[in-house]
Amino acid sequence: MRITKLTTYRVPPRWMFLKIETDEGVVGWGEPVIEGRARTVEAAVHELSEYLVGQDPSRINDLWQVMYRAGFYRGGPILMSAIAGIDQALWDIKGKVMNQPVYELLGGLVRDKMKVYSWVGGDRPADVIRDIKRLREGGFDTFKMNGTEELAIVDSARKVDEAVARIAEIREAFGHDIEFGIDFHGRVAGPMAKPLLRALEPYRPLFVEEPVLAEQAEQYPRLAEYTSIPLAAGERMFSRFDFKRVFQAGGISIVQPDLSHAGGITECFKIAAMAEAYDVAFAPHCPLGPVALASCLAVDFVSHNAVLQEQSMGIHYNKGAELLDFVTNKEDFRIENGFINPLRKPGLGVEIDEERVIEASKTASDWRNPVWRHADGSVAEW
Ligand SMILES: O=C(O)C(=O)C[C@@H](O)[C@H](O)CO
Ligand SMILES: [Mg+2]
Repeated sequence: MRITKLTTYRVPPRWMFLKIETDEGVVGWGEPVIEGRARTVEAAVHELSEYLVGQDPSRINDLWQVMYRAGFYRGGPILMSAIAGIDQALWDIKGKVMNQPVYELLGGLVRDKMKVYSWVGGDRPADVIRDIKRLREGGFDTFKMNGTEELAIVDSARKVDEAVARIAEIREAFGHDIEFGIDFHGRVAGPMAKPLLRALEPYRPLFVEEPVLAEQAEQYPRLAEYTSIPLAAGERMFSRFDFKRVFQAGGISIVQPDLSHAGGITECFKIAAMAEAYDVAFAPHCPLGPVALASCLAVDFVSHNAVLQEQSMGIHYNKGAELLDFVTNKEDFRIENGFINPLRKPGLGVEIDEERVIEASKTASDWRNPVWRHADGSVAEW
C-alpha cells in the first residue's frame, strides 16, 4: 500500500480535518490544527506531505521520526500539530487495514469506559451555576471553567476575591456532588498564582490547570510545595522532550497533552507511559473536534493512568459547528453518566461525513482568539 494524497479541510468552528488517501482505497482522517493558526498548520502539513506521498502508511514509527527529525528544526506547536494530525490519520488507516480499533493495536483496553468532563462558563466565567445545572441533567458531574478574567502580573485582592467568590458559590450550590477543575489559562502570572491557590484551597477543586504559563514551568515545583491543590498542565507542551523536564522537576500531578498538538497518538502514548512512571495522571486536553477526541480516547483506553478526558460538546468555542456535526456514527460518542465507551469501529472509530466537511470548508472563516488588554492598554493574557 502507498500514500497517494493529503487533503486538508478547514471547517467551523476552528478545526481542520486531514484526509490521507492510499492506492488501495483505504482512507484515514486526522485533525491537525492549532486553534487560531489553522492556515499555518495547513501549510506545514502540505510541506510534510513531501515525506509521505509514495510511502508505505503502515510504517507509522518511521514516518513519524522522518517528519520530526528530517527537517532539522523540530518541536513547537505548528510542526507538532501537523505531525499529530498526520499520525492520527496513519493510525486510522492501520486500524482499517487490520480491521481493528486503534486501542486494540496498542495492546487492548485497560478500562471499560472513560470519565469525561464538560466546560462551563466561557471566556468570562459567568452563568456557571446555570451551565452546571443543565449539564448535570445530562449526567455530567465533572466540569472545568476559567478561573479569572484579565489579571495583571500583580493584581488586587479584590480580583482574587472575585475569582474565589465564584468558586465558593459553586461549592455552596452543589457541595461535593460535583467536581471541577479551574483553568488559570495562562492568565495568572507567578506573583498572583500563590494568593489565588491559597484562597482556593478551602473549596478543594479537582485541579488547577496552567497555574502559570508553560514557559514558566520551572515554577511548578514551588507552587506544588505551596498548595495541596493538584496542578495540571500540558496543552502548550508539544513533545516528550517538553514533558520530560516537567516530569524530572516535579510539581505537576496531571499532564494534559493535546492529541492534535503533541505529535499525535504515537507521541502521546509515550507521554502517557512517561507520566505513569512518575506517578502522574494523564488527562488529554481536547477542546477540538471528533477526530481529536477519538485520538485521545484511543490512548485513554490503553493507559492505566488516564483519569479524565476533556470533550468539546457545548464548549464556548463551538460557534458554527458542534462536536459531532461532521460525524455519521454519532451514537458511538454517546456520553452516559459522565462516561464514554470505547470507539469500537476499525481505526479511530470516527465515520466522517465528507460531503458535509467539503461543504463547510467552502465558507470556513479564520477563527481567532480575542486580543485582551489591561486597563492601561497593555496586552493581557487571554
Ligand atoms: O480547553 C482548555 O483547557 C483550554 O485552555 C482552551 C484553550 O486551549 C483554547 O482551545 C485555545 O484556543
Ligand atoms: Mg486549558
